[in-house]
Amino acid sequence: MAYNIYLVGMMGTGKTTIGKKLAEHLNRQFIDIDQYIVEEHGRSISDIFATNGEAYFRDLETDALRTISDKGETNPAVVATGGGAFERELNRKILMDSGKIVWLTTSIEEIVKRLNNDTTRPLLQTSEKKGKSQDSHNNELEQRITTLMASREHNYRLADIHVTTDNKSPEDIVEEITAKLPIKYNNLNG
Ligand SMILES: Nc1ncnc2c1ncn2[C@@H]1O[C@H](COP(=O)(O)OP(=O)(O)OP(=O)(O)O)[C@@H](O)[C@H]1O
Ligand SMILES: O=C(O)C1=C[C@@H](O)[C@@H](O)[C@H](O)C1
Ligand SMILES: [Mg+2]
Repeated sequence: MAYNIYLVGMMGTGKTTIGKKLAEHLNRQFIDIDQYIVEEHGRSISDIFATNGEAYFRDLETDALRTISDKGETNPAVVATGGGAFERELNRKILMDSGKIVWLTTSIEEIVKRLNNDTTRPLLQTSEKKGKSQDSHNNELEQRITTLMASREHNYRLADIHVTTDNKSPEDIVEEITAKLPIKYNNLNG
């Protein structure tokens, strides 16, 4: 019996991008937890953070992970989690008990390049953006990502599989993940 494949890692490491391609490749359903929350509640993540706060978002995230992990046994999926989803001990238990965890990493410099114009990730919006230079915004972004990564890395390291993404195409990354997954995760009938 095959279970879910979960992608974890910092914002901008490609969990959503790679997850979609990995699901196609393995002929599995794809679920993005951020997108699931947005659709379930009919609100953007930015709105949930701004109106109800991060702690409330984290509770919705745990609820979503629980629901998706329960479905994994009968309908195994590739699941892209949000960047902070692996922080709560309960979330880690839910994921570890229901599938394999793949940790994607990307250098901080590359994450800044990928996300310096993003407006949808509340933890990366800086006051610098308004009125200040792009350089100043990028510096602030780099500091935020460095601090977040330092506080999260010890949890990400608990993942089953680690794949770096700098200078690799999504197709190469998908291939590397499938090569590292146990055979039963590559073959739903296995
Ligand atoms: N291997 C890659 N090479 C170049 N660009 C990439 C790669 N993977 C993802 N990207 C780009 O980086 C940006 C962020 O990717 P994505 O949204 O998949 O990250 P994420 O890990 O899902 O982030 P979050 O945790 O915020 O949901 C997108 O613009 C995407 O096109
Ligand atoms: O790294 C994080 O904490 C987040 C990442 C995004 O995927 C979203 O889940 C949200 O913006 C928070
Ligand atoms: Mg994503």
